[in-house]
Amino acid sequence: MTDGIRIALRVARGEFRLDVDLALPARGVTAVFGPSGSGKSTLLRAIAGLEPDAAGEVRIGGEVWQDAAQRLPAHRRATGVVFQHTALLPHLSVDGNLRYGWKRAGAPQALLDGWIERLALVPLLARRPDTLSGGERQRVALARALACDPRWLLLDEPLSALDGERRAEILPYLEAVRREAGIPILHVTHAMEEAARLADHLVLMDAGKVVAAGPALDVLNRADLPLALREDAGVVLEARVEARDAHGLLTLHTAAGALHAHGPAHAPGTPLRLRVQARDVSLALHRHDDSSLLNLLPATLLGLDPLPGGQVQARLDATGAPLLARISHRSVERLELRPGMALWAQVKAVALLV
Ligand SMILES: Nc1ncnc2c1ncn2[C@@H]1O[C@H](COP(=O)(O)OP(=O)(O)OP(=O)(O)O)[C@@H](O)[C@H]1O
Repeated sequence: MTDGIRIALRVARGEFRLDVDLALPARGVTAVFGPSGSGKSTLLRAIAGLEPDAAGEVRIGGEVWQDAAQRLPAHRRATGVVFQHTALLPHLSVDGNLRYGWKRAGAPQALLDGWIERLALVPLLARRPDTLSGGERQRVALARALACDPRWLLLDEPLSALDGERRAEILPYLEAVRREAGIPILHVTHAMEEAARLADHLVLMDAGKVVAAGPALDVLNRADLPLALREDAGVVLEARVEARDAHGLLTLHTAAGALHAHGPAHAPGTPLRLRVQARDVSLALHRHDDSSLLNLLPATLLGLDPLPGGQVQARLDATGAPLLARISHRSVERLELRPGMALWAQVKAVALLV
């Protein structure tokens, strides 16, 4: 394989063992998602050459960064790394910080200028790092990494030090990076919304091992993974904006049928991702047009999984799209639900992700 990425790495640290073997596409965003302590950062650091004891193999395209015969040091691996708290040089301006690494990398001026422009840094160039907000600092860190012409961008929880509002502000910039960097991006996160919004490919980790890997929506929508047991379990659907009314209500086309959600002024035709959480879906035997709910989807019940605490998670097929619904045990008995039944899924809330 010369055009993809291969990572086969082992790290032993006290009780903890990282042991992964992955083949990834050398394009788009691969999100590495998993609970705290599952080894996400250790994996990223081992790829970057920052874990001295990591054994195994790292190849990107035709380049070998590590195998049984050789192990390139961190500075010879063409990675751009952005951490949760990226250290900028305090005595230099934003411009000085950007030029520092860029000069050493010998990258073209146009590359530096392009990222300053795209990440809207022109008004900040003369400022010192200690006068920047957390989000502005991360934008500088992204530009600094990308201006050095990396082969692979590695992001270690780049948003987790930011509050919700700042995170929402920086997400469009990450999307611009994803569209325009032309290099693969590894994005470590423990935030479901981030993985669901940004990932093309998803690696799910637990206790140092890969639990699942594949196209993001396939992994996110699998009902047999620990994700389906989380409080915020749900599905992610591809959608396209069909219309927006005078009150800002969007009509969205999805494989499951038309869904409505409030959202910003997206032009008709805009592709979006939606997240429908299981706790926002209820089930009915008949179509109720007398309800305030706008989102009613025909669905077939595939199975019922008991959850701790007396709840049941229903797995549904909504005309080809997956859907999960969290209902009470009593509702299962009252409606006499069994696999194969035709039902109506009532969707209370739909979150727009893009
Ligand atoms: N510097 C260190 N020294 C000793 N143990 C460490 C060190 N850093 C991490 N660990 C341990 O290694 C394991 C993996 O940690 P790692 O930071 O890779 O997980 P993570 O999935 O990135 O977690 P988080 O989401 O909390 O950042 C954990 O058991 C952690 O306690």
